[in-house]
Amino acid sequence: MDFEDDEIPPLAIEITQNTEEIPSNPLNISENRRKTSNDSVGVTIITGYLGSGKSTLVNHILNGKHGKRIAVILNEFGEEIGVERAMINEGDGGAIVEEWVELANGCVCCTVKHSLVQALEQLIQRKERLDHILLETTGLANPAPLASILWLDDQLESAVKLDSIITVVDAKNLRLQLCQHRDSSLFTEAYLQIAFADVVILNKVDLVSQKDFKSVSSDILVELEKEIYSINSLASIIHSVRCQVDLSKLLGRRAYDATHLDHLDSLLKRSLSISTSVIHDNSVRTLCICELQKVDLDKVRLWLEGILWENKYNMDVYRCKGVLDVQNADKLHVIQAVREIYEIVPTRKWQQGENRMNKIVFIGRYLDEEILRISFRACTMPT
Ligand SMILES: Nc1nc2c(ncn2[C@@H]2O[C@H](COP(=O)(O)OP(=O)(O)OP(=O)(O)O)[C@@H](O)[C@H]2O)c(=O)[nH]1
Repeated sequence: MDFEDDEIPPLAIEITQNTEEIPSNPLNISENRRKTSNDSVGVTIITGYLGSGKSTLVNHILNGKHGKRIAVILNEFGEEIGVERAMINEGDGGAIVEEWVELANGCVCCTVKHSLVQALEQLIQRKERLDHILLETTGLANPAPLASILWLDDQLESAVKLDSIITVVDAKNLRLQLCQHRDSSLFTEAYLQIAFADVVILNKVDLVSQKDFKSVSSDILVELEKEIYSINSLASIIHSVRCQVDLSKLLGRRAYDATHLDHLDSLLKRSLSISTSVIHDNSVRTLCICELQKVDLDKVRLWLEGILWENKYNMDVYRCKGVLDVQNADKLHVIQAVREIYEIVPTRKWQQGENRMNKIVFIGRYLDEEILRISFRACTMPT
């Protein structure tokens, strides 16, 4: 499906559901399309509860003066097809909307995985004309499966690369949304969306501040920030009205790029300062473990696979990030996991005088700090 520059792009490409097996490496399209990780197209997942401001954010990005060519993939429920499309304005002179793809039949989960992969492939075929892809989910979507589809190992030389997950939250209604199922075994999507976020846009602050939000440090906003950090202390929080956020804070964050460490270091520092006093707790939270002794990489892999794949300690780990000091390695290793998918990669060399240690942050439910600490210690080398 191709068209000339002077033709009007199609309004939407509807992708029919297909039950075919998805190839194990679905985004590795033909050989001559293979890209190194550096020139893959970044994909930003935009998630957020119903009405929080996702479309407002997409409009803001498309209308920004960045000169980037941006494609948007919308994920909508069947009856809504076209509604969302109508609410998004293509940027004039800024972003160029190359293609619209609406994923029919429900939220992003395994049932639409194939459609998503197809949509991405179509976009990537036109890679020479594309700088970035925005993927707006429905308000009820859990972003984890999407992140898993997009976040592929560097070695796969994927044509697309997960750049970051941005979650838009409604400052006025967040409390209510989080409270809905706080005490039940059900967890709202609002929790999951925050738990998986790299960036949380705390939007609609005009509705909770009495005066100009820039000059007033509202107690409510401070409380909301605490609430968000208590779920995910790795996220960067940005306040906004109508999602008017500097685009440099949104695109090209490379949150999953193992070589992009500055960000991770500061996040780890912050998470260390978060209280982890509650041991057995079913709320979504962040905790961090530290270990000074070098670790055996094979043991760490087995340990992590036990937690993520075999549910060995009955913990629900959504997200995991950290640095490792590996035995017989002069490079710092970075560990990242989204649900059951994980990678451990060597990055830069440890610097002279640097405080070498292992630090791993977990975000999830039923996290038990002691078990994690003790079981991780078993991965260290005997002294
Ligand atoms: N007061 C105020 N209204 C806002 C702000 N941001 C967005 N809105 C309004 O909130 C409503 C919902 O915004 P959308 O961008 O459509 O939200 P959405 O998350 O895409 O909504 P769904 O697709 O229904 O999940 C619209 O009427 C926006 O104009 C804000 O910062 N302040």
